[in-house]
Amino acid sequence: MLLAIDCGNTNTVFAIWDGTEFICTLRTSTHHARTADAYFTWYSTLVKHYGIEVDITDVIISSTVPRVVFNLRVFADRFFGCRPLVVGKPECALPHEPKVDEGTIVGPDRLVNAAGAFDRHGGDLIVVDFGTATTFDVVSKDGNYIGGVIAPGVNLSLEALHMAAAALPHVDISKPQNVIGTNTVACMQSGVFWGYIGLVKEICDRIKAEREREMTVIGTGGLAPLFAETEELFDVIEDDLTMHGLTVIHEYNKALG
Ligand SMILES: Nc1ncnc2c1ncn2[C@@H]1O[C@H](COP(=O)(O)OP(=O)(O)O)[C@@H](O)[C@H]1O
Ligand SMILES: CC(C)(COP(=O)(O)O)[C@@H](O)C(=O)NCCC(=O)O
Ligand SMILES: [K+]
Repeated sequence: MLLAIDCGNTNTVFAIWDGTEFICTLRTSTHHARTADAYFTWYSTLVKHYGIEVDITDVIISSTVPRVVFNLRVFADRFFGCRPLVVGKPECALPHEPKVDEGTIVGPDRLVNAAGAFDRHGGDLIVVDFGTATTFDVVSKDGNYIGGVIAPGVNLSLEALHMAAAALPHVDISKPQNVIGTNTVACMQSGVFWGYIGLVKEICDRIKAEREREMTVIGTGGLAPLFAETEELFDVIEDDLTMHGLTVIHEYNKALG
């Protein structure tokens, strides 16, 4: 079985792939100081709690936080006796090489999204991923990641208002009924919610215009459904896209031998 690990700037997700489906998905917050032993304590407690039979033989890691990779490598080696594949490292081949400016280190999560999305949908794609940052990953007809857009994440935007302005409270995102807020919280939610609807629409339209073609827009990350409720921003929403991409890259490397 494959243990796929997607480590974002906010959350780290472990998913166990039995070759056909994900039998278990576990989520914890990302901390660079978490040790291999601490990962295992958390992981084994939950696996036991769910009562699943697990036999991990392979581990693949995508991490937007370079400092956590060391402890995750030790975790894989110590508890599963395997050398993990780490996306973005030379030993991890990609089905399609990114076509970006020389010296650019593309976030591994974006390369993984591109691989997962191309496997499912073929080319000419825009993947919109709502994480700590909101990223737009553009995938060419041939499957190459060719660039994209990085915008401040939804929660980050709300948090920035709270941090910078003494009178603005901590607010969670939700869809406001109206655009005109009649209290502080509603005003903040309106700014971020409707601002984001506009941001996603405008960026996707401009990407399509720049590429001079129609493209399939895929929404992923926990907040994609919230934004899709109101407007048809996405052709499809797939919450397991990053995990699927990890299985695709793992398979590709296995086939290479
Ligand atoms: N379903 C959801 N509803 C509300 N907030 C969410 C949901 N999923 C994720 N978030 C929030 O979105 C932000 C990014 O989460 P996540 O996708 O885990 O980011 P990353 O991959 O960068 O770690 C976090 O602040 C998280 O709390
Ligand atoms: C843009 C990101 C911060 C998004 O990370 P996330 O929101 O998933 O934690 C990450 O992909 C990253 O650090 N990228 C490096 C720069 C680049 O992709 O061009
Ligand atoms: K992400």
